[in-house]
Amino acid sequence: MTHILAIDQGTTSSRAVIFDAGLHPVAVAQEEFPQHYPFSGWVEHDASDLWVTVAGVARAAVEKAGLHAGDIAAIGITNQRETTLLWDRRTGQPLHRAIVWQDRRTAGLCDRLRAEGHEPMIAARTGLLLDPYFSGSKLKWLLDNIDGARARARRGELAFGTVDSWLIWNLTGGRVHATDATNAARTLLYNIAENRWDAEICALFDIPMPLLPEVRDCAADFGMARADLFGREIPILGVAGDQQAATVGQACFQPGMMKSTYGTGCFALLNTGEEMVASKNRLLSTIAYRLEGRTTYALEGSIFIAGAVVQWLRDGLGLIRSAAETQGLAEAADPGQELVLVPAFTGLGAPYWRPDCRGAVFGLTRNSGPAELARAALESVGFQTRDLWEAMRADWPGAAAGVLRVDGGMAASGWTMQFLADILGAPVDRPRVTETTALGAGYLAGLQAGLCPPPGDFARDWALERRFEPAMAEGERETRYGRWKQAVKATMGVAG
Ligand SMILES: Nc1ncnc2c1ncn2[C@@H]1O[C@H](COP(=O)(O)OP(=O)(O)O)[C@@H](O)[C@H]1O
Ligand SMILES: O=P(O)(O)OC[C@H](O)CO
Repeated sequence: MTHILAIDQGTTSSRAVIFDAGLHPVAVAQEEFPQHYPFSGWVEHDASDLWVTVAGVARAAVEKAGLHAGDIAAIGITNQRETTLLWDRRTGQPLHRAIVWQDRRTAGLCDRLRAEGHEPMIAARTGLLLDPYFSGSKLKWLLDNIDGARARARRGELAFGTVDSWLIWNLTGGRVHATDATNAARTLLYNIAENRWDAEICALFDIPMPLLPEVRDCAADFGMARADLFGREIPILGVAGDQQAATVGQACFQPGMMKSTYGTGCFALLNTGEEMVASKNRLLSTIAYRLEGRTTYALEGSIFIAGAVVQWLRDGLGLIRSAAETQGLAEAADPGQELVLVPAFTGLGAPYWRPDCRGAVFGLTRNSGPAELARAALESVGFQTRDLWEAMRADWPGAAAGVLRVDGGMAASGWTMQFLADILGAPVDRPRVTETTALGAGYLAGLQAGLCPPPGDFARDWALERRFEPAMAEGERETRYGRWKQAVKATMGVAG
């Protein structure tokens, strides 16, 4: 048994990657699935789509690698976080579509609880804020809106889970209802300081505790995947939310190390070691990973729109046919124009947390065209990261000496990564393996299986593909960042 199967269930697609024992990827399979937008601000996934695409890509990846189930030592799972599912324990049937992390339907409920003064208590225990992003208010919505669900939940007939739990349940044929500490940490119901579900917060949301999964370490025994799926049972030995898995895959094991993943959104995590740092700048405190019962914490900045701004140029405006074309456009843009694009398409995440904001472009002239707009779009990703970088350095002195490790689809854009280094005034490191999310999940499973070395040795194998050094003059950097801050302020002003 020489290989590991890593499952990466993301927001727009499910992927499976087979790694060999040296953690080199040998086969990949990927499948997209439909997004459902029943009302403005609502985003749902069909629970069965999540499971069926995962089962499909997992089998396809094993086949592509020319392997059999007998060659797979372990399965690792990583997933889009916060997305909320509720199902019947007896039949395994979901009671509703999954409510996706981007869904804003519970904004009013969060506002009410904030006005009632509950946020400081919730932030101190969960590390999170009262925002519709997290699972707690989504689960309350399901229990409030599905006939009889709360009574059934009290009787222990129903199960709640984030996507990892849903996949574990299905992989094990309903034998295991579990999650890992990093996914639990995104629910708004889990006390990350004491590592337990929080009865008082559950009561506040009127969430019956028999619904909740058992919380395990990231490298642990999550049960056996059914024999009929792969031809023989395979143990599930690693689980982590996708941003935490990327933190592991980037080998950010030392306090002060930071990674930023540029996919649809951007999620930056700074390892703060065994210290749970309470942010004074509206970042999140979260669990980076829990190994052998020991929790490592992180500060997290979550930005909702990063690569999605490039998708908008392509699908919304029709300015480009492929994401890679933005590079040529940005290079050709008129240096004399100073467009600033605030991509608050679904509100602003960290550190502003303004679900009511919408996007804006500043500085348009008669000569502004696709090239200037594309450059502003790419730059918006750098500016938003600088906001997080500033907040992290203000929150925690250990963050001061930073290098940023980057990954995700948009890290392929050399222009964007150079601008990022310029606007941060710090080096940006892009690793050779950019499949860091799957790599992290694969490593956790391999660690538990005894195939992979301890974190220190794994970290030594992390290899740099390219370092982007800052080349912008200090004065220009600060002038440009100042204009961004003004643009964000004006955008928030328009919203309210
Ligand atoms: N060369 C590129 N330049 C700019 N953006 C890119 C480039 N390649 C991919 N992207 C962006 O990266 C995103 C895809 O990254 P990925 O990590 O697959 O995202 P996710 O996991 O969120 O679906 C897309 O939003 C795409 O627009
Ligand atoms: O599926 P992704 O890569 O867009 O990641 C989603 C995040 O986990 C949401 O918190």
